Amino acid sequence: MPAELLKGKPLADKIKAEVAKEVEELKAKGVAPSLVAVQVGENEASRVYTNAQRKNAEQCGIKYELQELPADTTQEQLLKHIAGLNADPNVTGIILQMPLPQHIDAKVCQWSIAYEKDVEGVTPTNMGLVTFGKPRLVPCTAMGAFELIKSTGVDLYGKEVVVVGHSDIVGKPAALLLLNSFGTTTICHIATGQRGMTESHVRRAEILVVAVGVPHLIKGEWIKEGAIVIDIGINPTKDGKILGDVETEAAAERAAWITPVPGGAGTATTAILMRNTVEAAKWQMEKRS
Ligand SMILES: Nc1nc(=O)c2c([nH]1)NC[C@@H]1CN(c3ccc(C(=O)N[C@@H](CCC(=O)O)C(=O)O)cc3)C=[N+]21
Repeated sequence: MPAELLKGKPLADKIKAEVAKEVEELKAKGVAPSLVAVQVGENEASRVYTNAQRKNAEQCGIKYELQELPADTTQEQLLKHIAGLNADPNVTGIILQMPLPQHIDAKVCQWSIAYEKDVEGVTPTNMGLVTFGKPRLVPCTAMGAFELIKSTGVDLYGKEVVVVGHSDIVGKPAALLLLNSFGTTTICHIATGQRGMTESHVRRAEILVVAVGVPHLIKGEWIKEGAIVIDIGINPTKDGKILGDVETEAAAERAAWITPVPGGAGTATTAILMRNTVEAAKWQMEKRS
């Protein structure tokens, strides 16, 4: 039986409805959540995301501003800019768009964001809280993947979980969330692939999360019968299509659930960003009282 599609929109709509309600409540208490996205130079993938951010923020009643800095901004200037946002009580959430120009050390800049405004969960404090099983501001795509999995009703306890990709923003935090739910969690990465071992891990996965950025890396025939497959890849082709990291059509012959691309994990990501913006505003409110 072919897989059911695990679409991002129903989850995103549910999250945004809850967020909009919370924003109303916060505004009644005199707190207005506001998100600032900082973009250095131009990037097409980043543009797709910031457009989605603006639209989602509008839907939730969150104030939104995209601040575009020139591509030749120095690291020192960017750090100063972030320090200004950290100090501004009217800004409750900061997202530093990736990628940054080559001459800027992304980690240094991400880590300079005040942790209680870090709506992407990229600071050591927020990553540490995920590691300790006390998540507060969690990387949005990883959280979106986790919630899509939970929305199927699956019990993660003891399940064979395989995450392909070990990025700090998706693979690692997704694996930690799944581990903290007692999934038996394996992370595959570039070295796994170089040894030709990724296939054997994927073949036993009851829950599979793929965040690599290589179109159709994961073959349909590798998918375990009845698996849940979360495909986070967004790979544009020359003829204007978007491919995932998984052979979606072939994989759907075997999986129980599979995310479409587009319309799956990407859609959930932006809704989680809105929820994190509200969570960040609440955190700042707590720190003041
Ligand atoms: N600091 C940082 N964090 C990111 O998470 C980040 C980033 N920088 N830079 C750019 C990439 C790209 N990205 C997307 C997020 C959502 C969609 C999304 O909503 N996609 C929809 C389609 C939307 C459309 O086509 O208009 C979907 O996949 O269904 C796409 C791309 C996040 N990124």
